[in-house]
Amino acid sequence: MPRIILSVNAGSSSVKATFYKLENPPVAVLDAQVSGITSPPQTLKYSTATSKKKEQLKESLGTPPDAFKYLLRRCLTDSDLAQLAGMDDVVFICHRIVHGGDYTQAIEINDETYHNLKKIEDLAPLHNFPALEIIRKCRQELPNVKNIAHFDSAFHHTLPKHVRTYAIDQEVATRNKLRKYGFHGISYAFILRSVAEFLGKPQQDTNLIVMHIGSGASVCAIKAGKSIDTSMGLTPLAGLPGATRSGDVDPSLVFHYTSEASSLSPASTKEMHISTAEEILNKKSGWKGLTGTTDFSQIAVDNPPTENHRLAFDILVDRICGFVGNYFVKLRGRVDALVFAGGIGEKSALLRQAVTQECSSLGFDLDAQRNSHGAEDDKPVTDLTRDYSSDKKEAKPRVLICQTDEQFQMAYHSVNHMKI
Ligand SMILES: Nc1ncnc2c1ncn2[C@@H]1O[C@H](COP(=O)(O)OP(=O)(O)O)[C@@H](O)[C@H]1O
Ligand SMILES: CC(=O)OP(=O)(O)O
Ligand SMILES: [Mg+2]
Repeated sequence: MPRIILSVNAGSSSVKATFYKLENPPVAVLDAQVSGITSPPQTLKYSTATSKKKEQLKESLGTPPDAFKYLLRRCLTDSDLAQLAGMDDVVFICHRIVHGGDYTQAIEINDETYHNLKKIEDLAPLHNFPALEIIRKCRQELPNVKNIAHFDSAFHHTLPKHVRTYAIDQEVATRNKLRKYGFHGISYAFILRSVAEFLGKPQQDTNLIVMHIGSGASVCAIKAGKSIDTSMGLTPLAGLPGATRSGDVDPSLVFHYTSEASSLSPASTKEMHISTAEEILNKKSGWKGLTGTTDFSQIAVDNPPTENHRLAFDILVDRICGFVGNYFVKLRGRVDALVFAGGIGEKSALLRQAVTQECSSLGFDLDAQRNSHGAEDDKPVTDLTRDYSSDKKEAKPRVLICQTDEQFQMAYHSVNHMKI
């Protein structure tokens, strides 16, 4: 039996688990995901080299740890996987942890590192709490398997000081670790590697503006292969609106929204402390607050069902373009490519078209046909730039889709950069 890596990605609306053969690069043998955790019906997608399944779940999985437990049970009873491997063959498990605090690279989980992560859990209670619960269960039930934590925030450890610092009392900022961290970094690392390879450039010579637009959405400016700015902040709430998140608002809005905003929310437990304001801005805003749905494919349509659906689309395009303009200036106009990624960025031709059109004064130029065709199967990068085959293509920044893969990036990083 081969040795196996399991990669777990607990996102805000989905849990994705992929089993890889421990090779370099790792080879996927089974991929399973539960999506719609925030907005039933929940669906299970399931693929191996020989089969693909998609089904609506009858039972409702309330939290990411429930979804993980369910996925594991389904995977281990899968006949395709059973032929390939069993849980005994799993050598280590990679976990996506959104907030890594001051950690600048992936770490192995032991009592000490687990405890350190628990201490900063309140900085991202909605993301880190379920991910750490999954780690706790894995350590308890699979004591012989190594757990490796990969951090979304680690990619952004290169943010310059003036970018990562908030204009507040620095004594309080330092004591409470209040600064911009940035997230979606595992995805940005995958995208940087894939796009640099596609462009035939070393990563350290590559400048990109990348949009990871999924249930949580962010933009990142990459200069010479390093993150120099990103739209999320202390927590994944800052920047762009998302499925249930407001994105940037005037911080004073919290004091005017409801009189209970600063008290602990009823969802708060002994382990997870969140205020009503955090809950409203993280879980009841964004597309859900505007339209009632968290499914952007119902919003990004030619004829939206309501004015608020149209408004939600226009708001997202407006906020994305604000960051693209900002980062274009920070990169001094030297941008190799504008990259769309994440569930929405990869699948919505309408969003790509609207953003590129609004930003056309910066030289981004989309081929309408390529755009409506979308991402090419089995290729991480698809070029959507107009005049793709003309001599002028070198002069223009490319417009690309990158089918990002956080589970693969974690497995790849572990195999190449960690002693395992
Ligand atoms: N064809 C589509 N057009 C627009 N949005 C889509 C489409 N297909 C999926 N989406 C949206 O992608 C989002 C999920 O993206 P994903 O990156 O997988 O999320 P996450 O990892 O944050 O759970 C959902 O809001 C979903 O509605
Ligand atoms: C950081 C973040 O928002 O992650 P996700 O989009 O998976 O919720
Ligand atoms: Mg995600």
